[in-house]
Amino acid sequence: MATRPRTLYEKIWDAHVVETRDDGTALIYIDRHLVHEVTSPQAFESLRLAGRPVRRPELTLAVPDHNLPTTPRLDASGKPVPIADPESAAQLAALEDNAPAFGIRYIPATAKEQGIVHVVGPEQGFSLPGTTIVCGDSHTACHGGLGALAFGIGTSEVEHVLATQTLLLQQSKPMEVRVEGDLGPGISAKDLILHIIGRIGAAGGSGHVIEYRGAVFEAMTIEERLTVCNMSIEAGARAGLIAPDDTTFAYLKGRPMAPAGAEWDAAVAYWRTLHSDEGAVFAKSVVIDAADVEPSVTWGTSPEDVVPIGGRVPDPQDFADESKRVAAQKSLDYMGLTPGMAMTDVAIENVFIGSCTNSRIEDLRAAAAILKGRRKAANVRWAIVVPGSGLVKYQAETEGLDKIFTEAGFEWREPGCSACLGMNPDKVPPGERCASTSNRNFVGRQGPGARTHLVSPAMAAAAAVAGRLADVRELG
Ligand SMILES: CC(C)[C@H](C(=O)O)[C@@H](O)C(=O)O
Ligand code: SF4
Repeated sequence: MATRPRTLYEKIWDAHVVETRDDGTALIYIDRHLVHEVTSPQAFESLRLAGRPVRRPELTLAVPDHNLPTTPRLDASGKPVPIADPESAAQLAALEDNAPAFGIRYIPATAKEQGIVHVVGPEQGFSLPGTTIVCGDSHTACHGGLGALAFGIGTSEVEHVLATQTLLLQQSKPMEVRVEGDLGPGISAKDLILHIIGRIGAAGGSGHVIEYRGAVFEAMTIEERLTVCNMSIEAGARAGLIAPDDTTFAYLKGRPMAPAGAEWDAAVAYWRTLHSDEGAVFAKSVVIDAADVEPSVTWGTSPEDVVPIGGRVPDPQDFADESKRVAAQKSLDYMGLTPGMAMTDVAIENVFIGSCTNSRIEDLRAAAAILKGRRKAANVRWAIVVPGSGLVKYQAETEGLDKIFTEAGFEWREPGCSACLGMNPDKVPPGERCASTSNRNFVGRQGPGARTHLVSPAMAAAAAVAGRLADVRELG
């Protein structure tokens, strides 16, 4: 039987359909389930009440990340330091009880493998090409950087996956974002994805799964691909993917949970079939010229509010539609910015380098390369580096990056979500501004009244040195 050309998304989808329903939904098999402390307690509680076990416990991996303070986790006598916030403490305790009770692999807060769930999955080789990966977390799209169909789910779906290892889903439409040409010197994956979101908008991918295509992505490291796919959700997409290739296989080979031996060879042979076929049809296609991408920075309270660092705060009056005008004015009021102001004149008091978007080793290297031999400006009150995992932290320390950061006036912390969102003690004070390598600049995201400017790790480092948003290319 001749098969029609299919997109990568359609291939992975087709390989996981258990049953198609008359209403157009399909029951999809889930290969991998990541669990953190925030969205899992109720799911486990419901299973417990129903007396149901976890269907395939070996396919789930649990790790706490959101609520953990990033200060030392063990006291001088080696005992775990209790979490002061009662709700956070309760969520952590629930995960610590639930994982062993349901037979699930658990990485405790004090283990060296602990980290942000989206950093840990790829790092452990738990996230693999062609798999379906879910997590009760919107940034699950991150794992698409390895060629997995990965997406966030709600707590009731977490329960469904735990109980059945399946999910009832409506198929999304395939979309391509094709980048042509080469990125200029000093332009990172983060600058590119912010630029893309600025172009297509925060709803530009809605109803779709985005495949990122073109030589730029093929030349990227896995760390960079994870950064790009991570923010697919900020473009409204269900998921984002990049076809797996030799870079992917080299990254995964030998990782603790990756297949080995004959299984590895069979897996690679299958993974090589995972690309969009010649002639496959995308429901939507966006073409971006890489030459247009400059270091990107956000000015507002949506990840689509992007300008190049050389740009200015826009005038709400210049937006074509009324709702955008109103939203832009609201954003500017919240952000304390005036139209026409040069982005490089925006002074900052805080710098956050971390989050599942930008806390991997290459991100820390990029920031350290700028900070080496430099110091944060006097007006930068709080600068913090939070590695994405204990293994990233260890690697960075082996390379002496921690010294570069602390000598530059940064704090060097334990892994976790940290100041990416205000669920733990790391918060930006009201009215203060933060150059942040995270993925969301929503109102109150980094703490009540906090003002977030999304940037790349190198740009965050440059902002720390300048005490204002700055073009990293001028620091060299
Ligand atoms: C707390 C969690 C459910 C949330 C998410 O779904 O993404 C968080 O990780 C975020 O980044 O906003
Ligand atoms: S680092 Fe931020 S975006 Fe990523 S999972 Fe944690 S809170 Fe969500």
